[in-house]
Amino acid sequence: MNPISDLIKESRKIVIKIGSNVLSDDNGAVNREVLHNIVEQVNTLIENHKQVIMVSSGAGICGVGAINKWSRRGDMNYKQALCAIGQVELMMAYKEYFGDYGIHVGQILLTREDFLDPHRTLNIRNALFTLVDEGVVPIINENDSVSVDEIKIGDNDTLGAHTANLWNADALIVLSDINGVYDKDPKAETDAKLIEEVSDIDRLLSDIDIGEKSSFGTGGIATKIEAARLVNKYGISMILLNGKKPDIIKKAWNGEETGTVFSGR
Ligand SMILES: Nc1ncnc2c1ncn2[C@@H]1O[C@H](COP(=O)(O)OP(=O)(O)O)[C@@H](O)[C@H]1O
Ligand SMILES: N[C@@H](CCC(=O)OP(=O)(O)O)C(=O)O
Repeated sequence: MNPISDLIKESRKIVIKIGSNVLSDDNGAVNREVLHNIVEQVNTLIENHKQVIMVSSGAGICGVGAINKWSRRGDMNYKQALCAIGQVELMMAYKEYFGDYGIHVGQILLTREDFLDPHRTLNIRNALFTLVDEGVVPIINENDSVSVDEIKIGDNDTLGAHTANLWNADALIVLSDINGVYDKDPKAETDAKLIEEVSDIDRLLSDIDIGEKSSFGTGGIATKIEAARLVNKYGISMILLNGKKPDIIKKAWNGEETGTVFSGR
């Protein structure tokens, strides 16, 4: 028995959230090799009669890579401007690679307020269901140019969880630059051990040490664990995998690679 492989096999509706570090290279540009490989895997999922919604980070860092300036300007207005630029870079890459498989993509940008308002929530659901029913892959990000401070979701792990709950997904797959949750930060401690299955999140939090987030990441491992809590509450399981490893979803599906699964059942 392999819980990650079994979960992917059984899941028809899958939300895939991709972190900034996965999607960008060291210079902040779109990591085309990685993105191309992820799109190819999503196409394989679709060919196997699964439906996929993507939640993609990376607008901010890809904005830095695109114009090669302002990267040190921490002011919110500059961050917003970089996200506006980088979002276009990302969507162009998604459109190109999905286009190779004859698949259209649709961009949806959301804020926290959208999930608090029942009318907006219904509108999001209707748009998402229609896109998926028509064979289009929705690509969601936070609407970074309008969502500052009080209306900010803050991190795309939470956005991925809200999306999975709203769509009533069977699984949320989070692709980060790490193999899964460890008992301590694996980038700082060489003897850190991977935790493959989590059924009690409070116990996990009392057992592990949480270190720094990665250079371009927003929430770190803590927001991934909280995203798991959010979806588990609705009976949805979450899988954390290393999105930088080629064919990671296909390999996890075949039982050749592992990660951390937070069981929602
Ligand atoms: N106990 C831990 N287990 C796994 N990762 C951890 C842990 N503590 C800290 N981290 C760090 O969290 C980072 C992932 O979060 P983040 O930088 O926000 O990534 P992303 O851009 O994919 O959202 C990893 O690169 C890792 O170094
Ligand atoms: N909306 C932001 C992403 C914020 C975010 O949560 O990033 P990450 O921690 O890498 O998932 C952007 O596209 O840059």
